[in-house]
Amino acid sequence: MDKDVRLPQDASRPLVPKPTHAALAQDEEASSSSQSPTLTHGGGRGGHVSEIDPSLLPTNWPKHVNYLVNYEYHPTISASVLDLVQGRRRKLSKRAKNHRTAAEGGTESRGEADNDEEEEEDEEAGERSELEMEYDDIPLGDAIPGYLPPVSLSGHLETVPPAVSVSAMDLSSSLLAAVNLTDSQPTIAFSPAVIAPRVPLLSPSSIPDPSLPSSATALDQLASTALPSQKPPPYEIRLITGPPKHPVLGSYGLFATKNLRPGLHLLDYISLVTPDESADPDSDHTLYLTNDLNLDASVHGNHGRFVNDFRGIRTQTQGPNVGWDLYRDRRTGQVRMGCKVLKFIGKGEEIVCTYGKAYWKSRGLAVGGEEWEDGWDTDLEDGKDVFSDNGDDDDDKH
Ligand SMILES: C[S@@+](CC[C@H](N)C(=O)[O-])C[C@H]1O[C@@H](n2cnc3c(N)ncnc32)[C@H](O)[C@@H]1O
Repeated sequence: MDKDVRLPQDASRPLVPKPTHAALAQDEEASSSSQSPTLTHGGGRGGHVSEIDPSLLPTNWPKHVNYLVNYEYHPTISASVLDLVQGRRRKLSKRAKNHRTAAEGGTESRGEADNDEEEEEDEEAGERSELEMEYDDIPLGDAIPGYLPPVSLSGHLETVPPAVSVSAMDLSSSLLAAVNLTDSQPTIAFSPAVIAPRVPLLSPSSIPDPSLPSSATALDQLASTALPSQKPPPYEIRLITGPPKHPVLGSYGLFATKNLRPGLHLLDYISLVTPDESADPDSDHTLYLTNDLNLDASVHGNHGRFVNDFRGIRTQTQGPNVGWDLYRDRRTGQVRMGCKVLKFIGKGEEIVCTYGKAYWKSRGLAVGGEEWEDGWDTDLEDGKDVFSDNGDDDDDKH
């Protein structure tokens, strides 16, 4: 059986270690002696744009917005599923080779035997092989798990040139702009997709009308505009109408439209990056990014903003079936917040994470009671993380 994947983070606590005083001092020194953050080339697909043309930016973008990270709309494959997909590829190429051998004079019965053997293997792999096939055409090695270096960005936020201090996501493109936190001096990268035709940003008002078939929702339209050649993502937003005990009845959630295997990188949390001072404390859609920065999807976000907390939806033993974690895109070096499947998710199941007890406490919501066992969060209270057996943040590193 598949082994559950364990991730070190939840939405309620820092995703990176707090910087030490020494690191902060070093950082400040670097900041005061350096120029404004460098504009770098996108480095990804389809050419380069090194500078952004402010006239291309929508006029209605909120002025407090600083940067965008997590810019890709489609799922990419993380290193943890690389072997799985490569295994599938090897199998396919073996099959092709067998067919060739048979065609070049091997006996038909031998070819048939090979096929039978392989079909059996396929049956063993069950529906999972369908999923692997599904992802075979996605470039490999594009995403690897990674962590932000423990640096504070607050000094750099103010030094961003005005032309790039406003940014937002655009689901019509696969890439817009991203903070590159992989260097000691953070940089901002822009892609050619900045100049791609625009469609409306996904906002709460564009939440799909549940009375429409899902293929006709605004989100699906956005998805197909974003990457025409891309297959639909293996999840969809649904209005929650049951079971009666579901804690978010009448609200929305994210549901699997295919079986999803542990380790799969499902999607990124696309949102606006907001510094603490302009963060909305009442936002229900904020993930912690660094000591000073938040990912807030209350105004602009993608499917990630619809992932509910597992409490009251799954049992304590079942736990969350996905987790959020930072990873670094190998192609661009950029850091994104990815959602990774922790446990096998069957087609039609709700995709849920843990927000952490602190999230609920800060909202004065019940964290006790029948469905809100305090014990569920004991690990968090102990300073350990909920997914890790030993509190070691390196658990999921590759
Ligand atoms: C990130 S949103 C999740 C998506 C939300 N259902 C929607 O339709 O926008 C977070 C909010 O959803 C609600 N929520 C999510 N999981 C919940 C749970 N297990 N129990 C109660 N409320 C939940 C809470 O209001 C929470 O502040």
